[in-house]
Amino acid sequence: MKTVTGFASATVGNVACGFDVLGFAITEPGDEVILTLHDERSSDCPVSITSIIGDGGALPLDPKKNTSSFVVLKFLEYIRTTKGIAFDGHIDLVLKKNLPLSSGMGSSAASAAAALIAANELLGSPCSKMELVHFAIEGERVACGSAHADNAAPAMLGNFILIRSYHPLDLITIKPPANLFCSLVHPHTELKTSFARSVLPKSIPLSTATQQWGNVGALVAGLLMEDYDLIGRALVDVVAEPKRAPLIPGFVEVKQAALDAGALGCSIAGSGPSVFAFSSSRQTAETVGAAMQQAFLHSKASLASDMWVSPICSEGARIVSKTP
Ligand SMILES: Nc1ncnc2c1ncn2[C@@H]1O[C@H](COP(=O)(O)OP(=O)(O)OP(=O)(O)O)[C@@H](O)[C@H]1O
Ligand SMILES: N[C@@H](CCO)C(=O)O
Repeated sequence: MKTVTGFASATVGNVACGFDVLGFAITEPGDEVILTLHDERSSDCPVSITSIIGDGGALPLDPKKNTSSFVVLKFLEYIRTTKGIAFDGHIDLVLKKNLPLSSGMGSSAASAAAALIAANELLGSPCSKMELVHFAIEGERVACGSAHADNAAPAMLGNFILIRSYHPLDLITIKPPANLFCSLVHPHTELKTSFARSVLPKSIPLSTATQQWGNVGALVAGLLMEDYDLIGRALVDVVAEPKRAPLIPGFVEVKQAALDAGALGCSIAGSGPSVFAFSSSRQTAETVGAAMQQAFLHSKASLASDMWVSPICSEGARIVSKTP
C-alpha cells in the first residue's frame, strides 16, 4: 500500500494591519497528515479518519467536518470533474495535531494544507499548489464559518501571501527579507476564530480605513525594500486589534514588553490569542519572545505560554515521507 506523509506549518494571519488579506508561514511547528491508499473502497465515503493524535479528542472524526479530510474530499471531486480522474479506491487518514486549537496559529489551515499536499502526491500530483490552495481556503469555512485565505494560502505556499482579491482568487507571493525573524507566543488559553470575528465592526470610518490601507501598503513596501524600520512602523492595526485585545488577557503588557525588548513591531497573531513580533535578528527575536512570555506570566491572568522563534518559511506545505 502506498503511504504519503504531508506537513504544513503554523501561519500568522492578518500581520497586524492586513486583516484577512495578509499572512505568512513560519517553519515550525506544524501538523502532519499520513495518507494510505487502498485499492478497495471500504465505505461510501472515500476518506476515513483512522486516528487523530494530539488533539485530546477535541476534533471531529467525521470526514466532512475535519478540515484535513474535508479538503481531500473536495480534491477528489475536483480531479474527477476537471481532470477525468475517477478515484474508486479508499484513503485512510491519520492526523498528527502538533498545533494548538483555536490558537491564532492557523491550526485548521495547517491540517488542510498537509492533507492536500499528501493527497496530491498519493494520486500522482495532478494539481499545482495554486490549485490546491482553493480547497485549503474552503476548509476554513468548515473550521470557523468563513473562507479567509490568510492562514490557508501561506500554509500551502509559504512566504508572505497578499490576497488582492477573493473573487476571483488573486494571490501575490512576497518573499521575506533575509533578516526577518518572528517571535510567536501562544498563551495557554483558547480563542475561537468565529467568536473573535463576531466582535469586529461591520463598518469603519473612512479615516480609520485610510490609516489601515496606508499601513498595508507600507508593510508590503517595507518587505519588498527590506526596510526593517518601515516594516516596524507599518505594524499598526486600527481595525481588529482594538476590538480583540481585550479578549487576550495581558496583551497590552505583552506588546509593550516586546517593543521594550527591541521588536520592530508586535500584534495579535491571526484572531488570537497568540501574539507575534518581528525582529531583525534571531538573537533579538529570542530576547523578545522571552520578554513576551514573562509578560503573559506576570499579567493578571498569569498565563503560561509556548514560544517559537522562526524565519519566514519559503517552502510551504511539503512531503516529508512516502512509501512506493
Ligand atoms: N484539523 C483541524 N484542526 C483544527 N481545527 C479543526 C480541524 N478540523 C476541524 N476543526 C474545527 O475548527 C475549529 C477551530 O477553528 P479555529 O479557527 O477557532 O481554530 P484554529 O484553526 O485552530 O485557529 P487559528 O486559525 O486561529 O489558529 C475547531 O473547533 C474544530 O472544530
Ligand atoms: N483573518 C482571520 C485570521 C484567523 O486566523 C481573522 O482575523 O479572523
